[in-house]
Order: sequence, then C-alpha cells, then structure tokens
Amino acid sequence: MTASSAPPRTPARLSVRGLTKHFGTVRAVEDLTFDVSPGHVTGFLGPNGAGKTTTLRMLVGLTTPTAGTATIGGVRYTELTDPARTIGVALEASTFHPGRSARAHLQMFAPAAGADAARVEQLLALVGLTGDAHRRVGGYSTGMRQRLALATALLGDPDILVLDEPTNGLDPAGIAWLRSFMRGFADSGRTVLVSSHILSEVQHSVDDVVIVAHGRLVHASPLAALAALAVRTVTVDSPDRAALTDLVTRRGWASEPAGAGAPGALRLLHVRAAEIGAAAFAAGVELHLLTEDAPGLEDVFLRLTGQTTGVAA
Ligand SMILES: Nc1ncnc2c1ncn2[C@@H]1O[C@H](COP(=O)(O)OP(=O)(O)OP(=O)(O)O)[C@@H](O)[C@H]1O
Repeated sequence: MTASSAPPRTPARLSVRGLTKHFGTVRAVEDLTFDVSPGHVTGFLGPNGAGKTTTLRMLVGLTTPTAGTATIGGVRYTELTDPARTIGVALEASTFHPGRSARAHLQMFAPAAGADAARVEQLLALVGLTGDAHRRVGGYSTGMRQRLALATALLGDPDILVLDEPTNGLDPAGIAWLRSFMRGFADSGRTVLVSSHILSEVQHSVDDVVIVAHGRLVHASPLAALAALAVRTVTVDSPDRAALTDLVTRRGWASEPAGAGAPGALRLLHVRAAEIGAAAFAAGVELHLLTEDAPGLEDVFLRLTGQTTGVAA
C-alpha cells in the first residue's frame, strides 16, 4: 500500500514557538520550541504525562495555549483556509459513535473534508478495514480504532499527518504497515509528526526526534545525532561486591545499578572492559561478569527524559 499519489501543494513546516499550557497548577507544556520539516517523519517522544497530547491539541486548535504559538506553514490552525487539505490529525483516544459503522463514520466526515464515496472506500482499503467496514465501531478492537482514526485523518488528503501514539493496540503487522505508510507519505514530500512514549517503537520510522519531559524540550535533532549520544557501558559483577564497589569508587568510574537483566551487578559508564579487567586483576578483585553492552538508543532516551535511576556521569 502507498500514500496518496497527489503531490503536496505547499511543503508546510510546523513551527512551535514558546508554546506553554498550564492547567491550574499543572504545567503541562512549558516554553516549548521546535520545528517539523516537510519530507521528514518526526518522532515526538516523551514519557507519560510529558505534554505530547496537549501540544498536539494546541497545534490543531483544540486547546488554547497559555502562551506561545503553534503554526502550520506560518499560520495558526484556526486561520487555515482549507484545514482538512492541510493537516490530518489522529489524536489519542479518538472517540467514535459506538453504534455507527466505520463506513458511516467516514461518510459523515467526508463532505467537510471534500472527500467523496470513492475516497471513503479507498481509505477503508488502505487501512485494512474493508471487511469490517459495515460493523459497529463499538465492537472494534483498539487496533481497529487506530486504523479508523488514521483513515479519518487522511480524508482530506492532507499535506501533514499528525498521529498521537498510533501504534497503541496495533499488532506487529499493523505496526510494520504503519511504518512503511509513514515513510511513503514523507517521501512524497509531505510531513509526518508521530508521538510515542517508547522510542524503540518509532526509531525505525523517524528521521528526526523531538523529545520532551515534564512539558519541556530536552532534545531535538536528526535521529542519527541522537545515536551519537549513546554512552558506552560495561556490566560488571563480583562475588565480593563490597570490594568491587570500593574499586569503582577509588577509580572514580561513573556507575549505576545494572537493573533487572543482571540483579545486583553494576553498570559502569565511559570505560572499556579491558581497563576494568586490568584494574580488578591488579586490585585482586575477582570478577564473574564483565560484559561490554551495545549502546542502545532507548538508553539515551531514558537518560534524556530522566527515566533512569542510579548515578550517571
Ligand atoms: N484537561 C486537562 N486538565 C488538567 N490537566 C491536564 C489536562 N490535560 C492534560 N493535563 C495534564 O497535563 C500533563 C500532560 O498531559 P499530556 O496528556 O499532554 O501528556 P502526554 O505526554 O500526552 O502523556 P501520555 O503519553 O500519557 O499520553 C499531565 O500532567 C496531564 O495530567
């Protein structure tokens, strides 16, 4: 399956400038600034409650910012002359009338988006819902609702697609399909902004990442630049953990608990296994675990968003 064949009318850049939203004392989004480029898939990442959905809602005029702006091709959503052709949005927990079929749902929204009956059928086929299109949405699984939300977002054949946690509830085949769909959409010069709280779910789909935590921007770069932040680590353990801890302290190595994969072991940062082995040998500390870990992007993400415990350098 491929993205719609129509060429983009305007390569539209999304720009967020000083965007802020407070709900009473809750600072959901705080002075957020980032751009999303046409022709790219951008991952909008952060842990639960980081402010992703609130940001996306402000982008499409559903929530009023406390301060700052979110613009699409230079204008606010409410000022767009043809919003359905410009931006399609599938927000988290999209609500559908439970008694309506998927086909009836799309047919109801089609006129406002300038879509005809043929487009509705084309979209049902695209998202793999043709066989279930006559069924009441109330009986749909989470993944089927996600597919319907995507079809709804695509009704107006938009230049920009904003997807909030679209992999929630999707089966592996659905995730693989969504990945290639987003790639095709971006490769046709259009723009995709996709949110997730798990980097690994989107890391094979995105060109750029915008990472938020506690409503604030913590990192924005091409995905490749994020990989460069990966820290070399070595997992190490000894039958004499007190002696090992003493050695680590004396050497000044940054360390943290290795976690569930190796309970009680230490993970050392910014140091090579050979150096640790030599130092342990010289100090007479027996090691029964000494493993260089492949630096993982998820680790970088967890560190940037403060989701790790322990002492990192
Ligand atoms: N309407 C609201 N009233 C009060 N607080 C709200 C409202 N909407 C969001 N919040 C709060 O704002 C913060 C950010 O929520 P938001 O849903 O934007 O985060 P998120 O990054 O999308 O999280 P998740 O990954 O769990 O969906 C949270 O503390 C949330 O409780």
